[in-house]
Amino acid sequence: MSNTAVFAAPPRIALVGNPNCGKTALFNALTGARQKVANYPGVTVERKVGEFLSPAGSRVQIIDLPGTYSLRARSPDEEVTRDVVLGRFEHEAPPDVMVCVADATNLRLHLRLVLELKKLGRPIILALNMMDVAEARGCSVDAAALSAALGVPVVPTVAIRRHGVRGLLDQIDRSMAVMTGADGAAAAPSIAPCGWSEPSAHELRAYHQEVEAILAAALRSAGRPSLATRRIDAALLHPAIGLPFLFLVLFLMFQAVFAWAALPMDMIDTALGWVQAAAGAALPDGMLKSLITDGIIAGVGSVVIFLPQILVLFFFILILESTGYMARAAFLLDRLMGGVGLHGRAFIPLLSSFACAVPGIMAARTIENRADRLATIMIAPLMTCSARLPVYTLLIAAFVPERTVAGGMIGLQGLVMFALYAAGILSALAVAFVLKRTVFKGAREPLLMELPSYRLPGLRDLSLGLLERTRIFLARAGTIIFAIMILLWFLGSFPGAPDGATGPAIDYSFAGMLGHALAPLLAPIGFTWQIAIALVPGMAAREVAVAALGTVYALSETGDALSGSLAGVLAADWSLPTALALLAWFVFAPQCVSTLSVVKRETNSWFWMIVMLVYMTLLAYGAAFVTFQLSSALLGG
Ligand SMILES: Nc1nc2c(ncn2[C@@H]2O[C@H](COP(=O)(O)OP(=O)(O)OP(=O)(O)O)[C@@H](O)[C@H]2O)c(=O)[nH]1
Ligand SMILES: [Mg+2]
Repeated sequence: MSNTAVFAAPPRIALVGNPNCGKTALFNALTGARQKVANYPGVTVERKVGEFLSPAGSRVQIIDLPGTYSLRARSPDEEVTRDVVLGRFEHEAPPDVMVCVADATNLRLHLRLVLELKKLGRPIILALNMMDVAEARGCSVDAAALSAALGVPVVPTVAIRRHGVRGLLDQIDRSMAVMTGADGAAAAPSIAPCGWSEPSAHELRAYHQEVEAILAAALRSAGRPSLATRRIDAALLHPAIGLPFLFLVLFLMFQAVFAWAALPMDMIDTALGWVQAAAGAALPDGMLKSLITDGIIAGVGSVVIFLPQILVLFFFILILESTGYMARAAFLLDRLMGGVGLHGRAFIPLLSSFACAVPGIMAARTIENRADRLATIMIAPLMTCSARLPVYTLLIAAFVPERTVAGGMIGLQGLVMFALYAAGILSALAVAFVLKRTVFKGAREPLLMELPSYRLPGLRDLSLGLLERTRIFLARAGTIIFAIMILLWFLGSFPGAPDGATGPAIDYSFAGMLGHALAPLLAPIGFTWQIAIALVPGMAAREVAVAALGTVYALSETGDALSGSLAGVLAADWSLPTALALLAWFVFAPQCVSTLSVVKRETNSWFWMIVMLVYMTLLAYGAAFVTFQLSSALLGG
């Protein structure tokens, strides 16, 4: 027995600490993972597990957790931390060692949680993080004195530069050696859930006094708060400047999505055209040629071309997140959001939903009140996610002339894009207004959120973040979209046209039959049968609709309908009211399986998922109907 593994499973370490103190940065430094790190409280909302090999050669499991101020968990993300720490999480034993992470520049606040955790009586190591910032601000902590006063080992770290990581690893090894004893016999801590009770007012006062005593012993000099942060905030949170500046930033973001991405998109377009021509020339006429050029290149290519726009969008979001402006934006918009009954904290989930509703909906975990959280989840998909960009861009490129307005200052196409985003935001606010006055009634709670110090975005993090998005986007194009396009090509090519047929083969195919069958339902909103075909595979994800249009039109045309000219084909084939109706449809349509399934998971109910599906579909149909009928009447079309 003595030389079997000391722990049946690898020992488990949890990273615990206040929000935004660098837990995830430390997790990434220890495991080489690339979990999301950003400069606002509430980035991590679920438990993430990683592994590393300690210097002593043991395999260690490490758990990154959402930040919390106390084990008194008030919101679902904090409940995850409480449950993991106390050993209540899905029948998991409590972690063997807790690495408490504390921001060295804000010890008074962060030590309270350390004391609360220490009281659980389990092994603790304190990682004193952000030592670089502390130094720069003249804040000096005596780690040895802190360790003596606290009675736990203390390791200074700079997580983003991996400083102190080796020291932390050695300390982890030492703590595990203490637990297992010299002969290797498992003296591992009990696996029973920890007892914990909410601290009384008396205990809270005692914690406070203890923190003061520890600081008196260990804090050599308190340092000064960030002067830069104070100066920047004096401007950016100014009542008269704050909101206009925020709107300017968002407006520039949408203009840039168009302006900056144009050149790389042209380049991808040219390259795709070249590949398609080369494939067309190299392959003999027949099924294989059609599959490769019309099915795969036209379909997948029509989505891949949007990569530059998605990257520009993410570039802006990453900058907002890493500088610390995101939390300010939440404050600036708190009053506006309150006007429709939304909680100020809803801002971050909603802004994240511009990238994708899935992380946006998960970020709603930081909202304490269930009614507020549900309201936020229900409207998150109305924020224009990046998968809608391809649809919007394609239709705008086809139907909105490329010229500038306002004396050459503003691109018209960017302006229309901005209007579509605005339509999503305004309707989200309207839906929230209705929800908060009907199903989700309740008093509005004030926004309490720590404002982090401003930080310059790290070039490395920024490029890694963009690379990650590229990988995800191309992986989707290469897997799900690729597979759906092959299926669609098959459905669009078989059975072949009968002898003597006049139209293109797709008219007579399975897909054509389906499109024609759906056409009557979609006629009142102006959709053609080709759109009907594209909407069906588009149920999987919105950008698939664009790929599907690429394939459907490539199969419909007699000549070459290259991905790049899809916009041209649409401009010739559709009326303006049809295009406008399709845009209106996409502002609302709940066409995303992942979003619906994350709603099911986060609300833990089928009911809310179905409510979302139904209300968004009705809104989409209604909006497309009104748009089509009105614009047809106005344009005489
Ligand atoms: N200068 C400096 N910045 C750091 C350090 N550690 C983390 N950061 C930055 O601090 C911010 C927060 O880091 P995260 O790792 O996301 O913090 P977290 O504790 O996981 O936050 P939550 O998940 O919201 O609880 C990010 O902007 C990091 O780049 C450090 O040691 N020095
Ligand atoms: Mg985190």
